[in-house]
Amino acid sequence: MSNLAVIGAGSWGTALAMVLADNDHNVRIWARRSDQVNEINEHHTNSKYLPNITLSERITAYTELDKALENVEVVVLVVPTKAIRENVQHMIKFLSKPITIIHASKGIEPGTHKRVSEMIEEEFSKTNLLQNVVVLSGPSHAEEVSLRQPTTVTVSSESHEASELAQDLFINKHFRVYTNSDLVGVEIGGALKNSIALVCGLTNGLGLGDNTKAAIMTRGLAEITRMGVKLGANPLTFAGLSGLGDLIVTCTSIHSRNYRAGKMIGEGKSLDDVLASMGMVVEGIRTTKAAHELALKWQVDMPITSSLYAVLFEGLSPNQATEQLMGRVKKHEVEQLSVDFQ
Ligand SMILES: NC(=O)C1=CN([C@@H]2O[C@H](COP(=O)(O)OP(=O)(O)OC[C@H]3O[C@@H](n4cnc5c(N)ncnc54)[C@H](OP(=O)(O)O)[C@@H]3O)[C@@H](O)[C@H]2O)C=CC1
Ligand SMILES: O=C(CO)COP(=O)(O)O
Repeated sequence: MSNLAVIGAGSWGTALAMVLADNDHNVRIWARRSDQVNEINEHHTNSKYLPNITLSERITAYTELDKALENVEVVVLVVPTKAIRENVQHMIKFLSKPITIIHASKGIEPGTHKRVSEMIEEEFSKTNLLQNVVVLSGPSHAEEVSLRQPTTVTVSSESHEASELAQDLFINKHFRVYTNSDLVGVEIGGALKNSIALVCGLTNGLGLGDNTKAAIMTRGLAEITRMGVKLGANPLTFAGLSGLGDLIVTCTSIHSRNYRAGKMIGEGKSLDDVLASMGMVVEGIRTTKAAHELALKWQVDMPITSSLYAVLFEGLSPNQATEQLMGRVKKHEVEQLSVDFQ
Protein backbone atom coordinates (compact mmCIF):
# COMPACT_ATOMS: atom_id res chain seq x y z
CA MET A 1 0.00 0.00 0.00
CA SER A 2 1.54 3.33 -1.08
CA ASN A 3 0.81 6.86 -0.05
CA LEU A 4 -1.09 8.01 -3.11
CA ALA A 5 -2.95 11.08 -4.26
CA VAL A 6 -4.97 11.56 -7.42
CA ILE A 7 -5.11 15.20 -8.52
CA GLY A 8 -8.24 15.79 -10.59
CA ALA A 9 -11.63 14.24 -9.90
CA GLY A 10 -13.09 14.27 -13.39
CA SER A 11 -14.07 11.11 -15.24
CA TRP A 12 -10.58 9.73 -15.66
CA GLY A 13 -9.11 10.73 -12.28
CA THR A 14 -12.06 9.10 -10.55
CA ALA A 15 -11.90 5.91 -12.63
CA LEU A 16 -8.15 5.60 -11.97
CA ALA A 17 -8.75 6.17 -8.26
CA MET A 18 -11.20 3.25 -8.40
CA VAL A 19 -8.56 0.99 -9.97
CA LEU A 20 -6.10 1.93 -7.21
CA ALA A 21 -8.74 1.38 -4.52
CA ASP A 22 -9.51 -2.04 -6.04
CA ASN A 23 -5.81 -2.77 -5.55
CA ASP A 24 -6.18 -2.05 -1.81
CA HIS A 25 -4.65 1.40 -1.84
CA ASN A 26 -6.14 4.15 0.26
CA VAL A 27 -6.53 6.95 -2.26
CA ARG A 28 -6.79 10.65 -1.60
CA ILE A 29 -8.42 12.45 -4.49
CA TRP A 30 -8.25 16.21 -4.88
CA ALA A 31 -11.08 18.20 -6.47
CA ARG A 32 -11.45 21.95 -6.61
CA ARG A 33 -15.18 22.09 -5.79
CA SER A 34 -16.35 21.44 -2.24
CA ASP A 35 -19.79 20.19 -3.39
CA GLN A 36 -18.05 17.44 -5.34
CA VAL A 37 -15.74 16.60 -2.42
CA ASN A 38 -18.73 16.34 -0.09
CA GLU A 39 -20.57 14.12 -2.53
CA ILE A 40 -17.61 11.74 -2.84
CA ASN A 41 -17.04 11.56 0.92
CA GLU A 42 -20.67 11.37 2.01
CA HIS A 43 -22.32 9.40 -0.80
CA HIS A 44 -19.37 7.67 -2.51
CA THR A 45 -20.51 8.95 -5.89
CA ASN A 46 -19.26 11.44 -8.47
CA SER A 47 -22.50 11.94 -10.33
CA LYS A 48 -21.38 14.63 -12.80
CA TYR A 49 -18.55 12.54 -14.20
CA LEU A 50 -19.43 8.89 -13.50
CA PRO A 51 -23.19 8.67 -12.98
CA ASN A 52 -24.58 5.47 -11.42
CA ILE A 53 -21.18 4.31 -10.16
CA THR A 54 -20.50 3.65 -6.49
CA LEU A 55 -17.00 4.56 -5.41
CA SER A 56 -14.91 2.62 -2.93
CA GLU A 57 -14.81 3.79 0.68
CA ARG A 58 -11.03 3.69 0.29
CA ILE A 59 -11.33 6.90 -1.72
CA THR A 60 -11.33 10.11 0.32
CA ALA A 61 -11.72 13.48 -1.36
CA TYR A 62 -10.14 16.81 -0.39
CA THR A 63 -10.34 20.37 -1.61
CA GLU A 64 -7.23 21.24 0.41
CA LEU A 65 -4.21 20.37 -1.71
CA ASP A 66 -1.88 20.32 1.32
CA LYS A 67 -3.96 17.59 2.96
CA ALA A 68 -4.23 15.57 -0.24
CA LEU A 69 -0.46 15.70 -0.72
CA GLU A 70 0.68 15.09 2.87
CA ASN A 71 3.49 12.49 2.86
CA VAL A 72 2.67 11.24 -0.65
CA GLU A 73 5.23 9.31 -2.66
CA VAL A 74 3.22 9.00 -5.86
CA VAL A 75 0.86 11.52 -7.41
CA VAL A 76 -1.49 10.54 -10.23
CA LEU A 77 -2.08 13.78 -12.12
CA VAL A 78 -5.25 13.78 -14.22
CA VAL A 79 -6.35 17.28 -15.13
CA PRO A 80 -6.91 18.65 -18.64
CA THR A 81 -3.63 19.43 -20.42
CA LYS A 82 -4.25 23.16 -20.26
CA ALA A 83 -4.41 22.95 -16.44
CA ILE A 84 -1.23 20.90 -15.97
CA ARG A 85 1.17 23.77 -15.35
CA GLU A 86 -0.98 25.68 -12.84
CA ASN A 87 -1.71 22.49 -10.90
CA VAL A 88 1.95 21.47 -10.77
CA GLN A 89 2.83 24.98 -9.57
CA HIS A 90 0.29 24.64 -6.73
CA MET A 91 1.48 21.14 -5.87
CA ILE A 92 5.11 22.19 -5.56
CA LYS A 93 4.18 24.57 -2.71
CA PHE A 94 2.98 21.67 -0.57
CA LEU A 95 5.56 18.95 -1.24
CA SER A 96 8.15 18.21 1.41
CA LYS A 97 9.93 15.33 -0.34
CA PRO A 98 10.48 14.12 -3.94
CA ILE A 99 7.60 12.35 -5.66
CA THR A 100 6.93 10.29 -8.75
CA ILE A 101 4.17 11.69 -10.95
CA ILE A 102 2.06 9.37 -13.07
CA HIS A 103 0.14 11.55 -15.48
CA ALA A 104 -2.76 10.39 -17.63
CA SER A 105 -3.55 13.50 -19.67
CA LYS A 106 -3.63 13.40 -23.46
CA GLY A 107 -2.58 16.63 -25.07
CA ILE A 108 0.16 18.86 -26.42
CA GLU A 109 0.58 22.51 -25.43
CA PRO A 110 0.02 25.00 -28.28
CA GLY A 111 2.86 27.51 -28.67
CA THR A 112 5.53 25.51 -26.83
CA HIS A 113 4.56 22.12 -28.39
CA LYS A 114 5.51 20.46 -25.11
CA ARG A 115 4.22 17.05 -24.20
CA VAL A 116 2.65 16.71 -20.74
CA SER A 117 5.72 15.07 -19.19
CA GLU A 118 7.87 17.91 -20.55
CA MET A 119 5.58 20.52 -19.00
CA ILE A 120 5.74 18.73 -15.65
CA GLU A 121 9.54 18.48 -15.78
CA GLU A 122 9.83 22.12 -16.75
CA GLU A 123 7.68 23.25 -13.82
CA PHE A 124 9.71 21.11 -11.39
CA SER A 125 13.07 22.09 -12.90
CA LYS A 126 13.99 24.59 -10.18
CA THR A 127 13.21 22.10 -7.39
CA ASN A 128 14.56 18.72 -6.33
CA LEU A 129 11.03 17.45 -5.74
CA LEU A 130 10.52 15.31 -8.85
CA GLN A 131 11.86 11.76 -8.95
CA ASN A 132 10.28 10.54 -12.17
CA VAL A 133 7.41 11.22 -14.55
CA VAL A 134 5.40 8.36 -16.01
CA VAL A 135 2.62 8.56 -18.59
CA LEU A 136 -0.32 6.17 -18.45
CA SER A 137 -2.12 5.99 -21.80
CA GLY A 138 -4.10 3.69 -24.07
CA PRO A 139 -7.64 2.77 -25.07
CA SER A 140 -9.52 3.35 -21.86
CA HIS A 141 -12.80 5.17 -21.50
CA ALA A 142 -13.45 6.02 -17.86
CA GLU A 143 -17.06 4.89 -18.17
CA GLU A 144 -15.97 1.32 -18.95
CA VAL A 145 -13.00 1.21 -16.55
CA SER A 146 -15.36 2.23 -13.73
CA LEU A 147 -17.52 -0.80 -14.63
CA ARG A 148 -14.38 -2.98 -14.39
CA GLN A 149 -14.61 -3.99 -18.04
CA PRO A 150 -11.38 -5.54 -19.35
CA THR A 151 -9.07 -2.71 -20.38
CA THR A 152 -5.44 -2.52 -21.48
CA VAL A 153 -3.15 0.48 -21.12
CA THR A 154 0.54 1.20 -21.36
CA VAL A 155 2.88 3.13 -19.06
CA SER A 156 6.09 4.81 -20.11
CA SER A 157 8.87 6.78 -18.47
CA GLU A 158 12.53 7.57 -18.97
CA SER A 159 13.00 5.35 -15.91
CA HIS A 160 12.09 1.70 -16.37
CA GLU A 161 11.80 1.30 -12.57
CA ALA A 162 9.24 4.11 -12.50
CA SER A 163 7.26 2.44 -15.30
CA GLU A 164 7.26 -0.78 -13.32
CA LEU A 165 6.17 1.06 -10.19
CA ALA A 166 3.18 2.44 -12.13
CA GLN A 167 2.48 -0.97 -13.65
CA ASP A 168 2.47 -2.58 -10.19
CA LEU A 169 0.22 0.08 -8.70
CA PHE A 170 -2.48 -0.20 -11.36
CA ILE A 171 -2.41 -3.71 -12.78
CA ASN A 172 -5.24 -6.04 -11.80
CA LYS A 173 -7.49 -8.61 -13.41
CA HIS A 174 -9.66 -5.96 -15.11
CA PHE A 175 -6.98 -3.41 -15.89
CA ARG A 176 -3.95 -4.83 -17.66
CA VAL A 177 -0.93 -2.53 -17.74
CA TYR A 178 2.01 -2.93 -20.14
CA THR A 179 5.28 -1.02 -20.06
CA ASN A 180 6.72 0.72 -23.11
CA SER A 181 10.09 2.49 -23.15
CA ASP A 182 9.00 4.99 -25.84
CA LEU A 183 7.83 7.98 -23.78
CA VAL A 184 7.64 10.28 -26.82
CA GLY A 185 5.58 7.81 -28.85
CA VAL A 186 3.18 6.98 -26.03
CA GLU A 187 2.46 10.65 -25.30
CA ILE A 188 2.24 11.67 -28.97
CA GLY A 189 -0.08 8.77 -29.85
CA GLY A 190 -2.44 9.58 -26.97
CA ALA A 191 -2.56 13.26 -27.84
CA LEU A 192 -2.80 13.24 -31.65
CA LYS A 193 -5.54 10.62 -31.87
CA ASN A 194 -7.90 13.18 -30.34
CA SER A 195 -7.82 15.26 -33.55
CA ILE A 196 -8.49 12.17 -35.65
CA ALA A 197 -11.45 11.24 -33.42
CA LEU A 198 -12.85 14.75 -33.87
CA VAL A 199 -12.66 14.27 -37.65
CA CYS A 200 -14.34 10.84 -37.44
CA GLY A 201 -17.17 12.42 -35.46
CA LEU A 202 -17.32 15.28 -37.91
CA THR A 203 -17.70 13.00 -40.94
CA ASN A 204 -20.41 11.13 -39.08
CA GLY A 205 -22.17 14.43 -38.42
CA LEU A 206 -21.99 15.14 -42.15
CA GLY A 207 -23.83 11.88 -42.81
CA LEU A 208 -20.80 10.01 -44.16
CA GLY A 209 -20.36 6.33 -43.37
CA ASP A 210 -17.90 3.65 -42.48
CA ASN A 211 -15.70 3.84 -45.58
CA THR A 212 -14.91 7.42 -44.68
CA LYS A 213 -14.30 6.55 -41.04
CA ALA A 214 -11.89 3.77 -42.01
CA ALA A 215 -10.08 6.16 -44.34
CA ILE A 216 -9.74 8.82 -41.63
CA MET A 217 -8.53 6.32 -39.04
CA THR A 218 -6.01 4.63 -41.33
CA ARG A 219 -4.59 7.75 -42.93
CA GLY A 220 -4.85 9.47 -39.54
CA LEU A 221 -2.61 6.82 -38.05
CA ALA A 222 -0.19 7.35 -40.96
CA GLU A 223 0.13 11.05 -40.16
CA ILE A 224 0.38 10.47 -36.39
CA THR A 225 3.21 8.02 -37.09
CA ARG A 226 4.91 10.45 -39.47
CA MET A 227 4.92 13.19 -36.84
CA GLY A 228 5.80 10.84 -34.00
CA VAL A 229 8.82 9.49 -35.85
CA LYS A 230 9.94 13.05 -36.66
CA LEU A 231 9.84 13.79 -32.92
CA GLY A 232 11.91 10.69 -32.10
CA ALA A 233 9.24 8.05 -31.42
CA ASN A 234 9.47 4.37 -32.28
CA PRO A 235 7.02 3.75 -35.18
CA LEU A 236 5.99 0.43 -33.63
CA THR A 237 4.47 2.31 -30.68
CA PHE A 238 1.76 3.57 -33.06
CA ALA A 239 0.73 0.00 -33.87
CA GLY A 240 0.17 -0.52 -30.14
CA LEU A 241 -2.16 0.57 -27.38
CA SER A 242 -1.28 4.24 -27.47
CA GLY A 243 -1.56 4.34 -31.28
CA LEU A 244 -3.96 2.05 -33.09
CA GLY A 245 -5.64 0.95 -29.85
CA ASP A 246 -6.52 4.42 -28.66
CA LEU A 247 -7.46 5.48 -32.17
CA ILE A 248 -10.00 2.65 -32.41
CA VAL A 249 -11.59 3.38 -29.04
CA THR A 250 -11.76 7.13 -29.53
CA CYS A 251 -12.91 7.12 -33.16
CA THR A 252 -15.66 4.55 -32.66
CA SER A 253 -17.05 4.97 -29.16
CA ILE A 254 -20.06 6.93 -28.00
CA HIS A 255 -18.07 7.67 -24.86
CA SER A 256 -15.48 9.76 -26.69
CA ARG A 257 -15.91 13.46 -26.04
CA ASN A 258 -13.73 14.24 -29.06
CA TYR A 259 -15.89 12.09 -31.33
CA ARG A 260 -19.11 13.57 -29.94
CA ALA A 261 -17.83 17.14 -30.27
CA GLY A 262 -16.79 16.46 -33.88
CA LYS A 263 -20.21 15.01 -34.66
CA MET A 264 -21.97 18.14 -33.39
CA ILE A 265 -19.66 20.35 -35.47
CA GLY A 266 -20.43 18.19 -38.52
CA GLU A 267 -24.13 18.67 -37.82
CA GLY A 268 -23.61 22.42 -38.09
CA LYS A 269 -23.15 23.60 -34.49
CA SER A 270 -20.54 26.25 -33.75
CA LEU A 271 -17.39 25.32 -31.85
CA ASP A 272 -18.38 27.62 -28.95
CA ASP A 273 -21.84 26.02 -28.67
CA VAL A 274 -20.35 22.53 -28.79
CA LEU A 275 -17.83 23.25 -26.04
CA ALA A 276 -20.47 24.92 -23.89
CA SER A 277 -22.74 21.88 -24.18
CA MET A 278 -20.06 19.25 -23.46
CA GLY A 279 -19.31 20.06 -19.79
CA MET A 280 -16.17 17.93 -20.07
CA VAL A 281 -12.77 18.44 -21.61
CA VAL A 282 -12.38 18.05 -25.39
CA GLU A 283 -8.59 17.81 -25.60
CA GLY A 284 -8.49 17.56 -29.39
CA ILE A 285 -9.34 21.22 -29.93
CA ARG A 286 -6.17 22.68 -28.40
CA THR A 287 -4.07 19.72 -29.50
CA THR A 288 -5.14 20.28 -33.11
CA LYS A 289 -3.70 23.77 -32.82
CA ALA A 290 -0.44 22.39 -31.41
CA ALA A 291 -0.26 19.61 -34.01
CA HIS A 292 -0.89 22.01 -36.89
CA GLU A 293 1.91 24.26 -35.58
CA LEU A 294 4.20 21.23 -35.26
CA ALA A 295 3.38 20.13 -38.81
CA LEU A 296 4.37 23.56 -40.13
CA LYS A 297 7.48 23.74 -37.95
CA TRP A 298 8.82 20.31 -38.94
CA GLN A 299 7.37 20.28 -42.48
CA VAL A 300 5.51 17.05 -41.73
CA ASP A 301 2.50 16.34 -43.92
CA MET A 302 -0.58 16.07 -41.66
CA PRO A 303 -3.43 16.75 -44.09
CA ILE A 304 -6.29 15.49 -41.89
CA THR A 305 -5.18 17.36 -38.78
CA SER A 306 -4.44 20.52 -40.77
CA SER A 307 -7.85 20.36 -42.48
CA LEU A 308 -9.45 20.06 -39.05
CA TYR A 309 -7.47 23.10 -37.96
CA ALA A 310 -8.85 25.04 -40.92
CA VAL A 311 -12.42 23.97 -40.06
CA LEU A 312 -12.06 24.80 -36.35
CA PHE A 313 -10.13 28.04 -36.57
CA GLU A 314 -10.22 29.41 -40.12
CA GLY A 315 -13.83 29.04 -41.17
CA LEU A 316 -13.38 26.28 -43.77
CA SER A 317 -16.61 24.31 -44.07
CA PRO A 318 -16.43 20.56 -43.35
CA ASN A 319 -17.66 19.86 -46.90
CA GLN A 320 -14.93 22.03 -48.42
CA ALA A 321 -12.37 20.28 -46.20
CA THR A 322 -13.57 16.88 -47.43
CA GLU A 323 -13.32 18.00 -51.07
CA GLN A 324 -9.82 19.35 -50.52
CA LEU A 325 -8.64 16.15 -48.82
CA MET A 326 -10.05 13.93 -51.56
CA GLY A 327 -8.65 16.19 -54.30
CA ARG A 328 -5.06 16.04 -53.11
CA VAL A 329 -2.30 15.04 -55.47
CA LYS A 330 -2.09 11.28 -56.04
CA LYS A 331 0.31 9.34 -53.82
CA HIS A 332 1.84 5.99 -53.03
CA GLU A 333 0.23 4.54 -49.90
CA VAL A 334 3.27 3.25 -48.01
CA GLU A 335 6.08 5.66 -47.41
CA GLN A 336 9.64 5.32 -46.26
CA LEU A 337 10.05 6.80 -42.77
CA SER A 338 13.46 8.06 -41.78
CA VAL A 339 13.69 6.47 -38.37
CA ASP A 340 16.26 7.58 -35.84
CA PHE A 341 14.58 6.73 -32.55
CA GLN A 342 16.67 5.42 -29.64
N1 LIG B 1 -12.32 10.38 -19.68
C1 LIG B 1 -11.58 9.38 -20.14
O1 LIG B 1 -12.09 8.29 -20.41
C2 LIG B 1 -10.11 9.56 -20.36
C3 LIG B 1 -9.50 10.79 -20.22
N2 LIG B 1 -8.16 10.90 -20.41
C4 LIG B 1 -7.48 12.19 -20.25
O2 LIG B 1 -7.54 12.59 -18.89
C5 LIG B 1 -7.46 14.01 -18.80
C6 LIG B 1 -8.58 14.49 -17.89
O3 LIG B 1 -9.79 14.16 -18.55
P1 LIG B 1 -11.13 13.77 -17.82
O4 LIG B 1 -10.94 13.38 -16.42
O5 LIG B 1 -11.81 12.82 -18.71
O6 LIG B 1 -11.86 15.19 -17.92
P2 LIG B 1 -13.27 15.61 -17.34
O7 LIG B 1 -13.77 16.67 -18.22
O8 LIG B 1 -14.10 14.42 -17.08
O9 LIG B 1 -12.86 16.25 -15.92
C7 LIG B 1 -11.95 17.30 -15.86
C8 LIG B 1 -11.49 17.45 -14.42
O10 LIG B 1 -10.45 18.40 -14.35
C9 LIG B 1 -10.85 19.43 -13.45
N3 LIG B 1 -10.30 20.69 -13.91
C10 LIG B 1 -10.61 21.38 -15.03
N4 LIG B 1 -9.86 22.50 -15.09
C11 LIG B 1 -9.09 22.50 -13.99
C12 LIG B 1 -8.13 23.39 -13.46
N5 LIG B 1 -7.79 24.50 -14.11
N6 LIG B 1 -7.53 23.08 -12.30
C13 LIG B 1 -7.86 21.95 -11.65
N7 LIG B 1 -8.76 21.06 -12.07
C14 LIG B 1 -9.37 21.35 -13.23
C15 LIG B 1 -12.36 19.42 -13.48
O11 LIG B 1 -12.86 20.05 -12.33
P3 LIG B 1 -14.34 20.71 -12.29
O12 LIG B 1 -15.30 19.58 -12.25
O13 LIG B 1 -14.31 21.49 -11.02
O14 LIG B 1 -14.48 21.56 -13.52
C16 LIG B 1 -12.60 17.92 -13.50
O15 LIG B 1 -12.39 17.38 -12.23
C17 LIG B 1 -7.56 14.53 -20.23
O16 LIG B 1 -6.30 14.88 -20.71
C18 LIG B 1 -8.12 13.34 -21.02
O17 LIG B 1 -7.68 13.33 -22.37
C19 LIG B 1 -7.39 9.83 -20.74
C20 LIG B 1 -7.94 8.60 -20.87
C21 LIG B 1 -9.34 8.35 -20.68
O1 LIG C 1 -8.63 8.96 -24.42
C1 LIG C 1 -9.72 8.48 -24.26
C2 LIG C 1 -9.96 7.03 -24.29
O2 LIG C 1 -8.78 6.30 -24.40
C3 LIG C 1 -10.88 9.37 -24.01
O3 LIG C 1 -11.19 10.02 -25.18
P1 LIG C 1 -12.11 11.32 -25.18
O4 LIG C 1 -11.33 12.39 -24.44
O5 LIG C 1 -12.37 11.64 -26.58
O6 LIG C 1 -13.36 10.97 -24.41
